[in-house]
Amino acid sequence: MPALVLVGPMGVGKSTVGRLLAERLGTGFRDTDEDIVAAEGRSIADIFVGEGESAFRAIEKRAVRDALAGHEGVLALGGGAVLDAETRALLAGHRVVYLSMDVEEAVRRTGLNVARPLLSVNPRKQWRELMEARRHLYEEVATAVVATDGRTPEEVTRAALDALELKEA
Ligand SMILES: Nc1ncnc2c1ncn2[C@@H]1O[C@H](COP(=O)(O)OP(=O)(O)OP(=O)(O)O)[C@@H](O)[C@H]1O
Ligand SMILES: O=C(O)C1=C[C@@H](O)[C@@H](O)[C@H](O)C1
Ligand SMILES: [Mg+2]
Repeated sequence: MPALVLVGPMGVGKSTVGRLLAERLGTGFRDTDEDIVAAEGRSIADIFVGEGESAFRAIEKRAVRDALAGHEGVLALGGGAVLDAETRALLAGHRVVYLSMDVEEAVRRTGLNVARPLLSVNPRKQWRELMEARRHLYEEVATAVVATDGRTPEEVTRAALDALELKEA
């Protein structure tokens, strides 16, 4: 089972902080978005455009299940993975860190990035709607919440280790 699982919205820093956490803990890092791209041989944006969001969610659900069962290190989930009730149930019993940020920070980090299909038009409004729908789901699965606003990736990493009372390797 993973040492810890990172959840949170697009661009909050799951991949960046996840890699740092893995280094500090002396373990590996895995990201379900990357697993999906590798397994499908195309980008997430291509899957969304070609087959739609629900097809992507079905692929994602299997990717998360496999990673929770097979990965021992730090695991980052895609930003929408918590939308699935079975995925949320699978997360019970894991150490789950919700990385959070406010809307202005979110737009700064993700607003202009066309590789994030859910935020490609009017990012501020789309961000608010996404967070209204998801905030409670992130909170539901989390065993710790770490705010990332105004913190460097190193500071977020330290805060996550402290919140979980984990020691560096
Ligand atoms: N604490 C931070 N402060 C400032 N910028 C950050 C911080 N953490 C990450 N970033 C930057 O924000 C962007 C998004 O980070 P990252 O790709 O790690 O997010 P993510 O949560 O993995 O996103 P996604 O869900 O799309 O995979 C990157 O450009 C990264 O360098
Ligand atoms: O928040 C979301 O719904 C998503 C987040 C990304 O990690 C990717 O999984 C994909 O772009 C969808
Ligand atoms: Mg990422």
